[in-house]
Amino acid sequence: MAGSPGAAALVCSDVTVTAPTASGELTLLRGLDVALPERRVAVVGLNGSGKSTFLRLFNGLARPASGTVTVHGIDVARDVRAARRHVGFVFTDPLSQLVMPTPVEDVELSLRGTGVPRARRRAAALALLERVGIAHRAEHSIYDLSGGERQLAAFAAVLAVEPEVLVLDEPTTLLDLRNRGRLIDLLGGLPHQLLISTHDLGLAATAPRVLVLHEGRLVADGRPEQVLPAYERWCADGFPQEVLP
Ligand SMILES: Nc1ncnc2c1ncn2[C@@H]1O[C@H](COP(=O)(O)OP(=O)(O)OP(=O)(O)O)[C@@H](O)[C@H]1O
Repeated sequence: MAGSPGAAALVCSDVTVTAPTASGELTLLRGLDVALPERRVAVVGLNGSGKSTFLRLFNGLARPASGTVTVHGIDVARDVRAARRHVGFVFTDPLSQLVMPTPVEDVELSLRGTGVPRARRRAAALALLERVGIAHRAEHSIYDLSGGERQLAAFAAVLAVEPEVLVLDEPTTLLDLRNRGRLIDLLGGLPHQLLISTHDLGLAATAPRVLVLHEGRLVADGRPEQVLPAYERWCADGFPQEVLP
């Protein structure tokens, strides 16, 4: 099924996500209604507010109990494979997605599904690792890499498949200040649509639209200069329950 032309790339319509618990059911996201046509959107919220669950809706790893999620007009519940072709997902824990022994092999594996011919894959993989700043660790064991180096390797492997949408779950968490700055610059220059969950308010401020989740609800949605000061205040004084304009 092809996506509808002109549709907002990422849309949640009245989405609720639940998970079974020993005593019944936990609601992870409630009545989420949001269309994201912007090239960059950041999502902030306290630990456990539902950010990762929200991001996972777009690659089908989280499934709505009710409501619909679309990616470029494709209903994720109906055709998750087609939706995933549009979405590259960078997880918080890079070991959950690095499958090859070394970064260069992992990026080469990603390049297999693209038009890059076999003979050029190693050079292309090294160029991508150079772009994210870890070419010097290209041939080291994934297990010898630091957490931040693994995160950058996972990012390079996702960039290799050239998805139109990049979903990044806390991409700066493991990075030192130099690599954080490098990643923010790199993200700023990418043509992809970006959806980023983060506790890094400096990174969130680089997006023209910021969503605030609290206890599974969208409580604010707007420009960073409006939303982020309010978010900092709520972290100290308590959160509203309704969406603010
Ligand atoms: N499959 C599940 N079963 C039960 N509870 C779950 C499940 N998945 C997530 N949760 C709970 O739902 C809440 C939201 O989790 P989520 O990972 O989306 O939060 P988050 O905002 O990304 O948090 P953090 O900032 O700590 O990464 C958490 O309390 C989490 O423990």
